[in-house]
Amino acid sequence: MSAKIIDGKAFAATVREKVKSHVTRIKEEDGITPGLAVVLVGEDPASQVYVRSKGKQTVEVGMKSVEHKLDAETSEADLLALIDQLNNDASIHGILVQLPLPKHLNEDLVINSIDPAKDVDGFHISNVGLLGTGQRSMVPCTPLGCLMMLRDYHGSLSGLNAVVIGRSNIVGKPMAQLLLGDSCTVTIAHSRTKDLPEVVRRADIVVAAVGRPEMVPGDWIREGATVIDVGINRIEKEDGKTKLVGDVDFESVSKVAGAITPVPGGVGPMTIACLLANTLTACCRANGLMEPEGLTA
Ligand SMILES: Nc1nc(=O)c2c([nH]1)NC[C@@H]1CN(c3ccc(C(=O)N[C@@H](CCC(=O)O)C(=O)O)cc3)C=[N+]21
Repeated sequence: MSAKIIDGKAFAATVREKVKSHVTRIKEEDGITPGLAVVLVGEDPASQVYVRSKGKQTVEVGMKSVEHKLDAETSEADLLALIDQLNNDASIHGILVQLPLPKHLNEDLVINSIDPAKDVDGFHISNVGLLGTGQRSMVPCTPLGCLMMLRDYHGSLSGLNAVVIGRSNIVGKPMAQLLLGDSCTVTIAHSRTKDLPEVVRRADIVVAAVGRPEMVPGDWIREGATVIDVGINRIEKEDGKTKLVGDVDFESVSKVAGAITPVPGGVGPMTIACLLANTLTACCRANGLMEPEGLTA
């Protein structure tokens, strides 16, 4: 058997189209343009590429895009002052502070200083608590993108066994909450999990989010399972060039899985599309407008 490839790149394009048509409408009917501010501290080249493509896609869907690039030595006070300014700027509906931050900055403190209503990453403790209790919140972009693909492929997720490998605040934990919200039986596995292969073999849905290149082999996967690969790892090939691989060994896993997301072209593009969706959602909520359908959890 050969797995169906879930085309995240194509799916992300449909999400962006939905966002764009909704943005066009609220600009016309309500005279409001959603605005996203991205804050980047330091010069990490990979982050810069990522920030640039976010800015480009933000403009393509008709939203306002603002980038703040601060140097690596920026003080916590200066960063907090910028966030305060963005919190109070009515033309900005979403604020994203690119992580990781340089070590001298307290990440939790910085994230929790963002207005929760503008926290399009969904990392603020208020949003984490709202999601955990099933209340309306901003939902982290990567898990939201994974959920959209899973719902699209399965229809209902109710009663399915889901195993999330990885327990990060950014992906693993919120992913587990979303799957639970859709009535999956959820296991969160991690580096200390006993008999990880056995645990993963029970899964109808596997979400791999550990950040270790190709660590999940095909013989861990139950025949016909759906595999969502969140990993984006740049590795060196034999010829010295680099390539992107996921946390899943695509070659062996795609022989047994029922469906699988590729890397690149799977979860990554969905993450950015969901950032745009979250910015639109935040803008609608801030202005008492109807929220777009199918773009939230
Ligand atoms: N506050 C915060 N929020 C984030 O969401 C966040 C962050 N910080 N820090 C960095 C990571 C990384 N990230 C990616 C999103 C999409 C792709 C993506 O679209 N990747 C393409 C490949 C791009 C390539 O070729 O390099 C793909 O998977 O097809 C990659 C990386 C979001 N992050």
